[in-house]
Amino acid sequence: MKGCVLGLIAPEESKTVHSLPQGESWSVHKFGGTCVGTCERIQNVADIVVADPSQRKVVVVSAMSKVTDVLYHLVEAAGSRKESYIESLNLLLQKHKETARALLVEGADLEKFLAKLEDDIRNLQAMLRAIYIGPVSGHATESFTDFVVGHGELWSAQMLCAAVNKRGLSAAWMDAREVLVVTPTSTNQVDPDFASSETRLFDWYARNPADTIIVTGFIANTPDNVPTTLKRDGSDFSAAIMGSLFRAANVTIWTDVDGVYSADPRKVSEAVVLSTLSYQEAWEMSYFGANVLHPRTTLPVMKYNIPITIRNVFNLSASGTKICRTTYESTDDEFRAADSVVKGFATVDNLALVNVEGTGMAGVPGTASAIFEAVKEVGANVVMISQGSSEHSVCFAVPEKEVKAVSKALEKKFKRALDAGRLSKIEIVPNCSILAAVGQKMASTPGVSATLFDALAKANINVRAIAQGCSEYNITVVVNQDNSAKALKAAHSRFYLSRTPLAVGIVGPGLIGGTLLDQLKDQAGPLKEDFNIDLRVLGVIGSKKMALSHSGLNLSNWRSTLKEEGEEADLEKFTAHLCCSHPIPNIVVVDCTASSDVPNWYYPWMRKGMHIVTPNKKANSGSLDKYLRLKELQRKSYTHYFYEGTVGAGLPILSTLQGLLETGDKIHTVEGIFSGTLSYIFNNFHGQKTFSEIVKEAKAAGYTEPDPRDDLSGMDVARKVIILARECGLKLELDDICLENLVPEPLRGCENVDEFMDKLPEYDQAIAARREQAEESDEVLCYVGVVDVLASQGRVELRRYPKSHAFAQLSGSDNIIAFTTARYKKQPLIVRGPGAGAEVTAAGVFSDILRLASYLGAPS
Ligand SMILES: NC(=O)C1=CN([C@@H]2O[C@H](COP(=O)(O)OP(=O)(O)OC[C@H]3O[C@@H](n4cnc5c(N)ncnc54)[C@H](OP(=O)(O)O)[C@@H]3O)[C@@H](O)[C@H]2O)C=CC1
Ligand SMILES: N[C@@H](CC=O)C(=O)O
Ligand code: NA
Repeated sequence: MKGCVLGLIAPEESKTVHSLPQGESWSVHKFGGTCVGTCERIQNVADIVVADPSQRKVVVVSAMSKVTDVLYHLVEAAGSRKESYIESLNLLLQKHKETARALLVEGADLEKFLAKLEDDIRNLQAMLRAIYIGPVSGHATESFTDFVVGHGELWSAQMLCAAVNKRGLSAAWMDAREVLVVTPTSTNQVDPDFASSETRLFDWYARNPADTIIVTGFIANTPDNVPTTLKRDGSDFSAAIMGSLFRAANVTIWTDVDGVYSADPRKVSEAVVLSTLSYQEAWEMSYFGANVLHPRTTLPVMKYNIPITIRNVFNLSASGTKICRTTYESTDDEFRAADSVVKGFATVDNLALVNVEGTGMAGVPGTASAIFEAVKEVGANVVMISQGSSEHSVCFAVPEKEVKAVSKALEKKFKRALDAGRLSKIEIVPNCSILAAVGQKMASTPGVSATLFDALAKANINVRAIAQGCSEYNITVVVNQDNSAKALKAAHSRFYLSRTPLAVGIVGPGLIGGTLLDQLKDQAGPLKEDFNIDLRVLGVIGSKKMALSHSGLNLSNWRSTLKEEGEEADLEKFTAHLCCSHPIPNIVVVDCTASSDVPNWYYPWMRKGMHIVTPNKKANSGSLDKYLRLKELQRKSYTHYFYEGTVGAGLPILSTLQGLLETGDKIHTVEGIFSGTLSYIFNNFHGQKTFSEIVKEAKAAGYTEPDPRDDLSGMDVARKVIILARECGLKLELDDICLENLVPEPLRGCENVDEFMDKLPEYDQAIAARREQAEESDEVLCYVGVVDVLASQGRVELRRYPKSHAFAQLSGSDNIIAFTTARYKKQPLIVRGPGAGAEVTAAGVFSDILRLASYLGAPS
């Protein structure tokens, strides 16, 4: 600093060299306060400066972290006659002394800096003392404050300059007040005076012709040479102005993050660093709180198309985010395609919507102006506006804390219109958030808003209001604040990562549920990597215990976690956990029980927007009334309900039937062998083994229901017949199905499965006799189910078929299902294959989960 006249820092007398060196261009770097917060960090910065291969460099530096705040504070303290300013000044002296000594160790540069530092501190002390004892407290003028607070940059620039010189790179430091001329505006901002600044820069350079220049950020002079600052984000602005004055090839803003993220990484863990942003996109993102430059910071460099790169000083391997002229005009298709349509998503919380409605508004010029005049009068900031072209309502968002005043002002202003009924209401919708999608390429890409709204709808999020300007850089939707995090996550995952996260809750980790969990464990990685589906099991609940996790259970040891660390099973707590304890937008509950009680939970789950997948037949084969209510609720709640596993296990029976119906075919009959257990039994009942022995085998193979009497009674087949019949539109109850019960009468009341299995051999003879009778006619026994759609009937019976019949050709647990339809009349459509067993059933359930993921937007 040349001369320490309070408030006046005059440039040196003008000399006559008036340009910068031509040829090699300059690169500009800016390091913020945290980057130079300690001696080690200043060393690191010096290393980065030296390592930059550019021939000429300008390095703009902020004050060491917190120093500017302390300087503001001590001016305020002195002005309020608090002696603490002396202590604060002393601490600053010590901090900079210690840093300089650690940085420079010894030598002339160190001595020179320390002498200058002590001189500055003495000067400041004298000036602050004058304020302290002044006749009027709070006496410090704005220019005095600006003069004092600029010292942080003066000291850090000198220290960095000495550190760079120490590394053998010759550098000069610049007090930006000698060069930068800015004019304060009425809105507490400043406008750079580029012409005067350029003249002063040429003069300065004539006196300091260095290839590396360390410049103080944040501070400048007014045209009258009064010290001032560049206000908020001042050092970034300094760097951009320097970039423009030096006609730099690039400006790098060094900070402590890897770049600009596609969403706040604290809210969206999968957020990615964007490699490029256009200047306009950067403006939009910065408004929504992303860690981007303030819009005015980009203006000086935009003029010369100078790119700004945001990089992490602590992670040099990250290449950062480059903010530059739009790439979308590029003719290179690949380059255009590589850029994401939506660059980023952000939410702004704590807003309220104001809705002014009434028939008297339509076609009346000045209504909108009167509304916003009232809002302006109470100093509220309008965050978004939306008005339908019918002009019957104007809706806008303001910060929640300002809405009361806005509503009062509007009611006052429009009292007459309200009394006369020209306005019907001024409605306040509290607890709102804005979700904004930002991306310049949205303008030329059809379907962006459709995809955004689809993602929100699939996450069961209601949109309250919408705004999109015709520049299309930004689509803004207003949602309930409780859905803010979920909306951000849903939108981000749909567009950005194309990764569909799905929170999974498993009810009933028995044979099927347990096998499913094991399959999920093996497949979760490939699904994530290859198909972008991120399945996280956040809860497993059995009849006694449950295990919950916020981020996903470790599926390698879920059994021991449940056994050793599981808490008492509580479906209410399980539901609350799945629904609300994480930000994953889509939730599926997989009911792998055989329980009739668990399906009662399907209603509250659907109401909460949770999807359901199940192999449990109880819900769809229970009372018709409950079934119809469930189906209606499912449609109304926009949830998905998949139950392919309920008929034919993993075989595509229901999806085939649905496909036939949806394409307009008319079903005549669906008949076949629907029981894996009964199929296995009769496929192996040739006389060598007894009936009870084969039942035992079927149970051990995992084909039977938890209670094999459900199979032998024909009830399991009857349930499947009912499920298929209802799918075909028949309004049948389970009682409408006649069935032949193969459970010997005396065993129907056995207390438990073990007792039943123990006593079953006593009845082997009776069924063996039936088999022998069939055998005598060269026939076999088959337990079949029939849905006769034309007759509106369902039947379940043990029939005899010739050995040549297709039903007599089965093996293992095969099911065979024949669809006779208007189109498949001569030859039925047949689906055949294993219709029971843990692996195939779990795989069928798994495939329903993936179908859900695909409906929710996962790539198919
Ligand atoms: N086996 C197969 O081939 C096929 C089976 N299915 C269906 O799959 C379902 C599961 O069969 P499977 O795995 O063999 O049966 P399991 O008996 O092996 O497993 C049932 C599970 O449900 C749990 N459970 C029972 N009641 C409740 C409750 N109220 N709340 C929470 N959990 C409960 C049990 O917990 P706990 O152990 O703690 O009591 C157990 O973990 C059945 O609906 C069946 O019809 C469908 C197609 C084929
Ligand atoms: N127990 C059932 C299993 C499938 O639903 C059967 O045997 O088919
Ligand atoms: Na199936």
